[in-house]
Amino acid sequence: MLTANRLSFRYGARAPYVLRDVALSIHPGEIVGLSGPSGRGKSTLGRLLAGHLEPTSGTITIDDRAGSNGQFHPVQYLHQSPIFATDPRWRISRIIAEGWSPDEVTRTELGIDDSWYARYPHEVSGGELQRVALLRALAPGLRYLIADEITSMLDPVAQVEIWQFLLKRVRQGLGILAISHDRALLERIATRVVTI
Ligand SMILES: Nc1ncnc2c1ncn2[C@@H]1O[C@H](COP(=O)(O)OP(=O)(O)OP(=O)(O)O)[C@@H](O)[C@H]1O
Repeated sequence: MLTANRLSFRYGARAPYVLRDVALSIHPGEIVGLSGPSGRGKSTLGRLLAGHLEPTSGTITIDDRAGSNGQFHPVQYLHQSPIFATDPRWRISRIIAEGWSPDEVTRTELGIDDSWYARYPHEVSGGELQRVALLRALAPGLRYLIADEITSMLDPVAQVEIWQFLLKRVRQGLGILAISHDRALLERIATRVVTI
C-alpha cells in the first residue's frame, strides 16, 4: 500500500503551505480518483508521492517502508503535457530505453508505432507522446502510477483506449492515483474519489 501520512508541503521556507496534514492511501489494484479546485495542491501531492519533491513534514511509505531504493522509483508521475517530462534532444527510442526495454506485447497494446522510435518528441503528436511517456513508466519495478490529467488533452477514442489499457494493469495489481477535474471520468474508472 502506498501511504501518505500527515503530509505537509510548502514551496519555500516563507511560502504558504500548499498541503497540510494530508493522509491518503492507495492499495495495489485500485484506482483512487483525486479531485479538487484548481491550485489546491493535487499535482504537488502527486509529485511528492513520486519522489519529485521532498515533504516539508510527514512521511510517504510503500508497505510501511520508505519508497525508493535509489534506482527505478516504484511510483511514477505522468503529467498532462508529456513534453515537459521528455528531453527535447533525445529520440523516442532513448526516452523509452531510459525506463526499460519494453516487450512487443506492451508496445502493441499501447499502440506504439515503430516509426516513432527515430523521431524527437516534437515530431510526434501530443497523444502519441503521452503513450510513449506511459510506456516508459511501465518498467517492471512500477507499482503505483500517478496519472495527472493524462488523457485530458486526448480525443475520446484515445482516452478510452488508454484507460482500458490501464484498467487491465490495475486488475494485475497496479495502483493508480488519477488526478482529474473530470468527475464523470473519475466516477467511471475510480474505486473511490477523494477531494482535497
Ligand atoms: N514550483 C512552484 N513554486 C511555487 N509555487 C508553486 C509551484 N508549483 C505550484 N505552486 C503553487 O502551489 C499551489 C498548488 O499547485 P498545484 O499545481 O499542486 O495545484 P493543483 O490542485 O494541481 O491545480 P490544477 O487543478 O490547476 O492543476 C498553487 O498555488 C501553485 O501556484
